[in-house]
Amino acid sequence: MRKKILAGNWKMNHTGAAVQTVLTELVQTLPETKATLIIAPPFPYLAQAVSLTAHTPLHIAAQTMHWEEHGAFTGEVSPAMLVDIGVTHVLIGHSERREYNGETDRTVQQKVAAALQHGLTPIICCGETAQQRQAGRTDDLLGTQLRMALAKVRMADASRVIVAYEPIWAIGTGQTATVAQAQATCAFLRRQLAALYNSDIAATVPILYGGSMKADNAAALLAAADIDGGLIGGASLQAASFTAIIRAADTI
Ligand SMILES: O=C(CO)COP(=O)(O)O
Repeated sequence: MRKKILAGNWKMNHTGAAVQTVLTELVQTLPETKATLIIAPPFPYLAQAVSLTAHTPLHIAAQTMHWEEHGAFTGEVSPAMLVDIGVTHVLIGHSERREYNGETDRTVQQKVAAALQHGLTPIICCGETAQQRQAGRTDDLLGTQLRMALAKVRMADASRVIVAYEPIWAIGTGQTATVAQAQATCAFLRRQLAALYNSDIAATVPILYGGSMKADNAAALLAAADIDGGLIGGASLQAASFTAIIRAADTI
């Protein structure tokens, strides 16, 4: 069985004092777990988060990055900078970045390649809107998002990525996808990985579900055959709600 991965995306939440409090509490109350644990705080607190979680099972992720090594890109952060401060993972192509910051399948492609080149693990986000799902376009759209994201990733590197399926209509809405919907779409993504590479790689790459995952729905979602973990927004902001999901994952 693939190891479970629980990743908390803090988005634009918490300032320094809260980062300190929540991560300290998380470290102190972390249950014994087989899952891989990741937290993605906002940029200004990444170094603080790396230091607070040193020698613990928690990995620190950035919420985005630029694909270039350095240069005239005001406001951007490069993969080399993230590696330099001890960040190990990076979210790429979150739907909020696509909607508000002009990210496209093309920039996602460049970022995924750059992350791998620098030894960062990309968490490639994909997802559809409610209208796209109603129009029956989900598989078509996600197939394109995944194919574009991986277009520059060679077979030898493909097993180093993490994929996250986040239906846009389920993010921050409390309207979680049903287990059947989430499982069917994650299984579709795995079949796409098999078509793009091979069945061994498809069986290795973790596929996470994200969108209103909470302690009370996590176990059912995480028990599905093709859901290997969660990308968690709101419920990752406090130590107690995140550890409750970790405990739920370990009941499977
Ligand atoms: O977008 C998400 C994580 O990246 C999901 O957010 P919520 O868990 O708050 O719905």
